[in-house]
Amino acid sequence: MCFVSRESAEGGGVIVEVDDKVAKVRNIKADSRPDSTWDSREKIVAFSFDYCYWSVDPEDPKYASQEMVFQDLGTSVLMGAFRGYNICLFAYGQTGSGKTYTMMGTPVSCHFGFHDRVSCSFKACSMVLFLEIYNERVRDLLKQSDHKKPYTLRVREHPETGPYVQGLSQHLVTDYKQVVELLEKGIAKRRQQFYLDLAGSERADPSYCKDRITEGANINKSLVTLGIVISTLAQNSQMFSSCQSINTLTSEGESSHGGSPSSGSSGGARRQAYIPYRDSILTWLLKDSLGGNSKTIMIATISPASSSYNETMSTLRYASNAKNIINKPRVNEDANVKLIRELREEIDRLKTMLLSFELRNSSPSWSDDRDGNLTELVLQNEMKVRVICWML
Ligand SMILES: Nc1ncnc2c1ncn2[C@@H]1O[C@H](COP(=O)(O)OP(=O)(O)OP(=O)(O)O)[C@@H](O)[C@H]1O
Repeated sequence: MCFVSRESAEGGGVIVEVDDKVAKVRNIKADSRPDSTWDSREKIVAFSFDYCYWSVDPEDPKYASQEMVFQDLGTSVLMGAFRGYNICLFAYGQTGSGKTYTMMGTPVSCHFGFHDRVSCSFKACSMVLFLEIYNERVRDLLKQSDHKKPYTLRVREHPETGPYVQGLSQHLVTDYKQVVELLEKGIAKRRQQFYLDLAGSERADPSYCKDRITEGANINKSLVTLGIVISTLAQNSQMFSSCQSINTLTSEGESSHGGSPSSGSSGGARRQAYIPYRDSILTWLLKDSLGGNSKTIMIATISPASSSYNETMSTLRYASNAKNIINKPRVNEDANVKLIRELREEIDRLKTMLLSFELRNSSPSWSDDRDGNLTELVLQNEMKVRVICWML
């Protein structure tokens, strides 16, 4: 949360307060009515989140620096990635509220990422891809177009790995400096695009106005679809957890009455609502991040100024809704690594069985046969692990 010069110039007061994990917004609609018609509770609208940050005044003891935000969110995101999860960190908020500042201000995460990899000395490589979705078109920010017009890329969907941008350039990086260079290159390309849009003389051209209307509609389409996707996912997640509690209660009830466990169909009769991911490029590309195989963090950025009351309330409602979404992240494993892990687990299991047979040793002849088979299995599995490791 920040207070930018535009808002200071407008002279609006600060209507947001942060109290630990709660963001409190003064209801300016209540201010404009006689006191008696409003309950005192209605004068403040409170939203609770996993973290809330206050960065209006650097002199304030509550001031949250970028480092603090990075320690809370960035490190967990990186750790998740190193452990093999898909991760997503996205910022949502009104224009000028600090999305870019929060995400890009100081790319400490890259520093940390490379440093950590060196100290742990595990084998990994990092790729940087940087795209912009604007006006329902995808542009590669790290590849120069041969034509005057920036070329646009198509979004496709892989049956296993999900949506992706076809032909998006990938850049192998080995240190922090290379990442920063690529980020700067991409940001510069993005800004150039926006400044041309804003300052060009083409604004006077009627066809320019037509284009701007289409653009506005497309930007709204992305945001409206994002809102619909978030609220439908939240509804579905809530329905799923309430069905689970109903099933738990039903099976507890049945077992306490001596009946058989529930078949699981009783509570799950209501159908999950359709999620319109493909209605906009943004939601299509964020499909897994929003409602699937990903550890996702949403950062909602707001302005504390009274002039931004409506946008602030809308952003906080979006974020509150998003809090209810339950994702199902899974560790992504290389097929060989997975096989080795499974074989090692099997070896451990067989060794435990062998040990328990040896300890019991109640029937020597039977136990000898079993021991022999198990020992053979352990040896075979150990051999397979050695061969796979050697081939890698
Ligand atoms: N927490 C903060 N502390 C200090 N300055 C900030 C903070 N957040 C944002 N700013 C400053 O406010 C201005 C607007 O921020 P920023 O560009 O990040 O907004 P944005 O949400 O990305 O806007 P847009 O949607 O237009 O891209 C920038 O000058 C930025 O440096």
